[in-house]
Amino acid sequence: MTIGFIGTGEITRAVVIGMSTVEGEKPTILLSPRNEQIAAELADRFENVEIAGSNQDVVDGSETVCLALRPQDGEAITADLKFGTEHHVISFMPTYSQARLSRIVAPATRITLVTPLPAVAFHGGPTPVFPPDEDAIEMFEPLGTVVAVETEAEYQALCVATASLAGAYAYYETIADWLQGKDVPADKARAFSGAVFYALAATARNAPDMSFSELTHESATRGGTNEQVLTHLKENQVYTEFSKALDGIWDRFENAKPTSD
Ligand SMILES: NC(=O)C1=CN([C@@H]2O[C@H](COP(=O)(O)OP(=O)(O)OC[C@H]3O[C@@H](n4cnc5c(N)ncnc54)[C@H](OP(=O)(O)O)[C@@H]3O)[C@@H](O)[C@H]2O)C=CC1
Ligand SMILES: O=C(O)[C@@H]1CCC=N1
Repeated sequence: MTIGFIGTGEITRAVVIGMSTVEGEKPTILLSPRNEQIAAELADRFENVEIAGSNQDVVDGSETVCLALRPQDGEAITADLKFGTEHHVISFMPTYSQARLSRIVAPATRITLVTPLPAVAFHGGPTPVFPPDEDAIEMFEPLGTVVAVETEAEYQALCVATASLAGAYAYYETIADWLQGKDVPADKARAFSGAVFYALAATARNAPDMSFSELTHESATRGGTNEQVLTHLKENQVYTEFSKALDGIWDRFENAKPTSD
């Protein structure tokens, strides 16, 4: 089977590295020529990866076509391509609902929405998949954990939650920056903030039955320093605002849906 990618950027790089480093047989992968540098790096590194001459060549040479374009570019670029009824289209693009995509990739009707995270490169990414298409599940299962869902609303909610990644890194960057402001060397500040981040993730992973609220409570020693920071952040509406930011992404998905059929 040949899997094609339209848009060879950061997430395609992660998915292709993940797919090309699994045990056993690797899929044949056909990349769109842009981004040139990333496409060349992947084709040089992996025998199963080739670069097509154009986006249409990717479509013509693949049974499964992954759309990995920036949301603002996706519609115009994809609408220029000719798909067939035989194509399985897998979209990584947030805000592209099945209804919106089915207009763009017609006559192709087999459309799967997935949100791979960069950790798929080392087979550690959770990947929401809707609908639970068996081939899509089989493609992403070796790259971490597939979260297959039955409704588009649930998929949309999970996809909205993945808008939190950059903000989470910025939280740890704030810690590293603050440490540097207190004359901790930059490399040590980065390593320490990272170590706190990994330790928290490991603690949560080792206690899957504890809610995040219970973990928060357990970390906030009464009268201690964590309680003071948590109270300050809550009093300043940090978490309320964060939740509102996610509402804003939900609204963006809703507003991108076709208005009439
Ligand atoms: N990054 C992530 O963690 C995740 C991203 N996504 C989604 O996947 C999509 C891609 O994201 P990401 O990889 O981060 O974005 P990037 O900006 O890294 O990649 C987009 C790629 O599309 C290429 N491109 C632009 N115009 C064309 C064209 N006409 N034909 C073919 N390719 C073109 C760009 O090339 P050039 O560089 O030359 O402009 C670029 O390499 C987005 O919709 C994003 O929201 C989904 C899950 C996770
Ligand atoms: O920021 C983005 O657009 C993508 C979607 C999921 C994760 N990153």
